[in-house]
Amino acid sequence: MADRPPRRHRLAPSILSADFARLGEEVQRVVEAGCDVIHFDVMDNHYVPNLTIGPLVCEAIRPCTKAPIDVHLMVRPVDALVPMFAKAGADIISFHPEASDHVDRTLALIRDQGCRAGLVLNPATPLHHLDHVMDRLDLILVMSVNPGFGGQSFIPSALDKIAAIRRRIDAHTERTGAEIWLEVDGGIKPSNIRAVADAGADTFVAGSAIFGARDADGGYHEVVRALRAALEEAPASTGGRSA
Ligand SMILES: O=C(CO)[C@@H](O)[C@H](O)COP(=O)(O)O
Repeated sequence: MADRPPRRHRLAPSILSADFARLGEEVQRVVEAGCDVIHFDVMDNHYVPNLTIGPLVCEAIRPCTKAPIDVHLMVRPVDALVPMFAKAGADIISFHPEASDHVDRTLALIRDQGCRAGLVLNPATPLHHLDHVMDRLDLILVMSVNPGFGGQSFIPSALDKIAAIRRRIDAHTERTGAEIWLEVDGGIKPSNIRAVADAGADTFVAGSAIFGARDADGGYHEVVRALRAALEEAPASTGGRSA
């Protein structure tokens, strides 16, 4: 079998930690600093105990960047919001299987609306939710914190889960040729991003680590450089995966 090409790593700042008074500028600044994807957290104070932003804000930031907008729906029910976010300019829409009565239908709806479809697994959500829907997926998002808030600590058991999903994705890609992104969200920073990448992730959501550097020396450029430098380190020589 031919060697796989090196995995492309994408940085996805979560705007939950951005300065909302200057959101358009913040989006432009993180993309200029070298980020790839804008991660857009939608919370409904029902599925998760927090309330954030909706399609109106997505529409407002859409003209600020060409980077894909990756909408993470932490809402229940899900379906009514899908066309609204598609119309507002979302490129990717992900949701939690516990929040949809008909997961297959919701995934199909997202693609029908012209977006890429993702499923999100909470720390305690089992992998069997991926059974029977791999053909419908463009992205799998592994939560390494319980959803609802930025600034939490990475849950180390996420690493084994990421590795198990990486094996499933690779087998699926081998069989079908289809690409599925493996994104990880929660508590990611320069000190643990390499372990997350080694476990098999290709897309890294970071909220407080990136936007928290707003006023630091070097600002967003410096934290992006630190995250990329950590990703490019030589692989760890032991099995120790500190996160
Ligand atoms: O969806 C969520 C939390 O529910 C995340 O996207 C957080 O916003 C990530 O923030 P940090 O853990 O990186 O601060």
